[in-house]
Amino acid sequence: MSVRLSATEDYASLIDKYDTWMFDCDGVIWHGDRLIDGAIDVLRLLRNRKKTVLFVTNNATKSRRSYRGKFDQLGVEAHVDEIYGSAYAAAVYLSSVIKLPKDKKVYVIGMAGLEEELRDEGVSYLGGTDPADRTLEPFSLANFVLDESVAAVLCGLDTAINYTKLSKAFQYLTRNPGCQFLVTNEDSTYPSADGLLPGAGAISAPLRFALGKDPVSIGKPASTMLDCIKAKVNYDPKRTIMVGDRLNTDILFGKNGGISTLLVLTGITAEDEITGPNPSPIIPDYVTQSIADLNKAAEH
Ligand SMILES: O=C(O)[C@H](O)[C@H](O)COP(=O)(O)O
Ligand SMILES: [Mg+2]
Repeated sequence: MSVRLSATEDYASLIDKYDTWMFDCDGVIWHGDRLIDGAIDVLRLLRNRKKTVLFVTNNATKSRRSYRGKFDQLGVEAHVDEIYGSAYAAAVYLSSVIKLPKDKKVYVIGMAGLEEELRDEGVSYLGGTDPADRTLEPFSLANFVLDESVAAVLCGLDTAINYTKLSKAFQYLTRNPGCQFLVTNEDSTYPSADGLLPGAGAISAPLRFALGKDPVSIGKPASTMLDCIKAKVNYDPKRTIMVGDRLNTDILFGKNGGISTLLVLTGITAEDEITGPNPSPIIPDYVTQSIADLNKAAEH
């Protein structure tokens, strides 16, 4: 059963209880490029209280460095080693978990931030935003030249998705023996500043359907992101809390990782999904309307 936070002392004791605060981004800190009211004050409050603040996002469109730029533009203090995105986790997964051989490549469906993280991890790739991939042209299977060095297809949120990209990925996944099907994350929707849009999970769905098989998903709720954090940050799971807006990614990620969870209602999840007649099996430890509510602790 979740604790529905409301009184000032609820927030004050929550902040006292946890030293490490992991924040999801889309739907928690911001909607697109629009900060959620009060978010900046909460982050300042936590830093003033000497708390560790981390950002853990499934959004693979930006690298950790470009996220740092976004935080800067929005006036939010953030350091690269505090930012963990599914693009970074995917690059680490390829370089350090499956240890992709140096003579092998990844066919990418995704954006510049994902490519930047692959480059930073020394992972060779093709496709993505490369104009040489000529993905604006209709796909011709008769003229398609299969690159036999492609050993994995990696699919992330790609606002320029099209049939040619999907067809190329399909060729690699069906014709290169052992070619791995990886996705940065499987969020069904993306809470933009002006409303819901299809998420990364909707971008890879055509491949899952065509192939009749599920990919390996690297972002939340999988443990890879937490493994990336553990490699750089010492934290006590008993004094760590994940703050998110989506039950099947953020809250499940926290539960899988043995840390506490706070659901906010400014993003994807509506409160009746956990309090209604058919509640989700994924129940957060705490619930509040917005992370801005944590500012009430300052009044205590
Ligand atoms: O990939 C997606 O669908 C979106 O980026 C999604 O919103 C994940 O972002 P997060 O809520 O984890 O920051
Ligand atoms: Mg979110």
